Amino acid sequence: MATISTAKPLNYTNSVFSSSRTSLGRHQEQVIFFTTGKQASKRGKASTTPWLITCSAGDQQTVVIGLAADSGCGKSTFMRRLTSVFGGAAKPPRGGNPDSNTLISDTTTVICLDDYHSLDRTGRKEKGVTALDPRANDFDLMYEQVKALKDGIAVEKPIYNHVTGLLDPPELIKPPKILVIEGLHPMYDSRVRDLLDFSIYLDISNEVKFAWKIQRDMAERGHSLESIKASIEARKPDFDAYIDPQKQFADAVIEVLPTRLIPNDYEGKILRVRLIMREGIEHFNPVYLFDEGSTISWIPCGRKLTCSYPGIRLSCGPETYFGHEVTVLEMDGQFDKLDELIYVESHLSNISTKFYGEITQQILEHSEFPGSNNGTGLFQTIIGLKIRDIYHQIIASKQLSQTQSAKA
Ligand SMILES: Nc1ncnc2c1ncn2[C@@H]1O[C@H](COP(=O)(O)OP(=O)(O)OP(=O)(O)O)[C@@H](O)[C@H]1O
Ligand SMILES: O=C(CO)[C@H](O)[C@H](O)COP(=O)(O)O
Repeated sequence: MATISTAKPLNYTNSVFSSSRTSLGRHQEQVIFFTTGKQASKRGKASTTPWLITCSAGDQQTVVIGLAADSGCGKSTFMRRLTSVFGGAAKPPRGGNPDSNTLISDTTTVICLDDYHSLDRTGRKEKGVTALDPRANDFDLMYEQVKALKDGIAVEKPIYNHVTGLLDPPELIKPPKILVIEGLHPMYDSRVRDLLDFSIYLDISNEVKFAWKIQRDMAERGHSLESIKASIEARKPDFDAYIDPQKQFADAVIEVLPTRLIPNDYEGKILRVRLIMREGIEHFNPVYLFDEGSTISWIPCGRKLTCSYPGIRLSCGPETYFGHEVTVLEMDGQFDKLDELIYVESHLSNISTKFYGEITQQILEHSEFPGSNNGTGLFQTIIGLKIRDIYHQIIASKQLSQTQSAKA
């Protein structure tokens, strides 16, 4: 792992970073030199404090995962499920900024791409742009820093403070085993996209997004129905232009729609969830139901699975998505008894579990997380297991190639 030998104190707010880095080999000492950029600080002064990190890159391989979704679409819940698959809880950096958006566990570091907002709340208001607009984000720095972490080099990443709406002084991020970059734009910039070993898009339909927003922002945060509607409407053009198109690049998409089991259901409580898995991705074999490649429709309710109205319907089969071949696993409805999920789990293949019933165990362990009784919880857990599997495969293939080159 990279070691930090020098770091100057940082005393700026609201900065844009530019960087230059020597391109030395992986085992040599590496020097990263970042200078703060031209943008004026909150007090109107341009900050130019330079800082230097000297690192020696180690042998650790950092696997990079991208998770894209709009705000309030279940990223945090998904991250909690993912971290749990690797064991241990994710916490903010110890002793750091209490408003940090980063979560660190033994294996994973999750960084929130909101930290690469180049315009703070006031700046966006002045320029009349939303946070979804690429002009409000620093993709050069995002690329430089994700690349550095992937190369085993620590970085000083800025922090966007959601409490104050300002850019806070940066925090040190060391290269983890698994780096998850989550937020609005992990697949927007092709340079960042190319760094991803696996990518996921959470595609929440407008109806469901609205229902979740009402549940959270009205019940928990005291917002009015009108203000929730207005905020969704205000974001929509930029969401459609810059966020939604990223799903075409994702290796897996979790699509969340209203149920089809109840005609004209607008409540958004029963969900139809589709796990769209791209074929031909290295280290990733799509999950299937009963028979690989066949189109299957299954109503598992009966002797082994308790279903109250409107029941559960699963289906699976090949489809085309943005011109790619995919396998789609779909679940409509919800479980009455969570432990009976084992019945469904035992009919799925390629789920990358380490033992029989691991999915059911994970869901039961976190039954309080939203979506544990429907396809969102099931598919998020499956993708968590897949990411663990991808990580182990990447490490194994790296070790194999090292052994082979040592022998040659
Ligand atoms: N699978 C789910 N089923 C039902 N409700 C859900 C589900 N996932 C998320 N929600 C609802 O959406 C809200 C936001 O979820 P979460 O905090 O995971 O999203 P987020 O994308 O991290 O949000 P933000 O970016 O705003 O922090 C939750 O409080 C919950 O009300
Ligand atoms: O879309 C978002 C991602 O979470 C936020 O709206 C964006 O980061 C701006 O944050 P804030 O509203 O706290 O200024």
